[in-house]
Amino acid sequence: MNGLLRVEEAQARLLALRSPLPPENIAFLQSLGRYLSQDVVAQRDQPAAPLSAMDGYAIRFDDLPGPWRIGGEVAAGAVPSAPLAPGEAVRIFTGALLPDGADTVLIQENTAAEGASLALTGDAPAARGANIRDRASDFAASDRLLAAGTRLTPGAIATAIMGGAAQLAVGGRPRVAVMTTGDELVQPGRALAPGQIPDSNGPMLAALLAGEPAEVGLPLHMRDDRAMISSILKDLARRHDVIVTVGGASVGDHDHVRGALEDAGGHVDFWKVAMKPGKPLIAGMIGDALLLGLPGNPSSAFVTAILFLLPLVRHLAGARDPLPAIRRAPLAAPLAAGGSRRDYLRARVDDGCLAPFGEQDSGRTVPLAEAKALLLRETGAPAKAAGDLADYIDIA
Ligand SMILES: Nc1nc2c(c(=O)[nH]1)N[C@H]1C(S)=C(S)[C@@H](COP(=O)(O)OP(=O)(O)OC[C@H]3O[C@@H](n4cnc5c(N)ncnc54)[C@H](O)[C@@H]3O)O[C@H]1N2
Ligand code: MOO
Repeated sequence: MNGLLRVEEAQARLLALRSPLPPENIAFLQSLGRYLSQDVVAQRDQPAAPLSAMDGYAIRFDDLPGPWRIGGEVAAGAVPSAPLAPGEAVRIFTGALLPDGADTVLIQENTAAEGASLALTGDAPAARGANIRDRASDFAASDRLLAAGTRLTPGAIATAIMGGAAQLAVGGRPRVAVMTTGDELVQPGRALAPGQIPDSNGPMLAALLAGEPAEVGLPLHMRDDRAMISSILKDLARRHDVIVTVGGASVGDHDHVRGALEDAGGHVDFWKVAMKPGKPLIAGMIGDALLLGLPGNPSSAFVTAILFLLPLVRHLAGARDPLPAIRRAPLAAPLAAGGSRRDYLRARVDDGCLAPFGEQDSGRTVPLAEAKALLLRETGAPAKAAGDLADYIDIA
């Protein structure tokens, strides 16, 4: 197909260029966003014994509707001193161990205590076991709680800790250098001479990477000078796992990234992918470092970062599923037929329906601020009607 690599093939080739980084053990408070390098297996039952789920009184269900004689108290962290006798209620609190013989908890709002006597004043519990968390009802020892390659979310961290882990084994954090190229680029906020524009792609890529388990340097900027780019690539390759360049990826006389990579002793693995935007994407190696050369147009840089840069970083960091998830939703309006490359149309999501912007020029930045989805349109796809389902990537 027109000599361009399919997106899936390009993604597979890119990830195959380097294996994930070696794992390391880290403390829980450093683990957010990292990828587990081993399954987390429960070392204990949770709860380890039946617990009260409410503040109230532990009783025998068969003693309903009461009244009861109050015989002592169990707080969370304490061990009941004796089994529950028939006709007896024990004051109990949320998270406290149930005394032997108790099988139901009355919530205190439904009771009245007077001295050592307890009466039911509200609704009786519907069934034996009410307001009790059974042993191992959360998980049992040897359950697999989290699979290797899972991204550690706050909830996953809590689960690993409750399972008895003391620390976590996770994939390493790739060191990433971001380099923009172009004589026209000026640092954000600086005065512009005729022909110049602010360098928005560097900070945009740094922001995209900010949520990833990566060590990302401040974006560097290089002029369109092949020798200079080559020399900096050589230097960056010694200290980084990934070098991501942006701009200078196409065929113009001032597009130097491929040439500079080769001058620096590296090689191009592939160049040009059947996608729009993003066609002139470059992937290669220099020493042990991967080079990903993103096209300079703002939308092209953004879309290729979502489809290639983030998956690459996640792969190196040990992710099981590093590629963006493809979802499906109805179209808000008709969609014209596809062309010779797969489109990733910047789109809004209105009431759950995909609404691609009419203007898809890859040089525009405003749609990047407004887009919530990248709508996929296959090469040569027939036109679709409003309401037809379409694939998309969530970028909200
Ligand atoms: N004759 C052809 N010309 C072009 C082709 C082609 O196949 N034949 N491909 C076009 C496509 S598609 C793309 S995408 C662009 C990509 O080109 P480059 O990667 O070489 O990017 P530049 O030329 O350096 O820049 C393109 C555009 O983006 C602006 N830019 C670049 N860097 C930044 C930045 N850091 N922040 C903000 N804006 C940036 C730059 O000023 C240009 O306007 O090539 C087409 N041409
Ligand atoms: O492949 Mo380019 O990114 O369409 O402008």
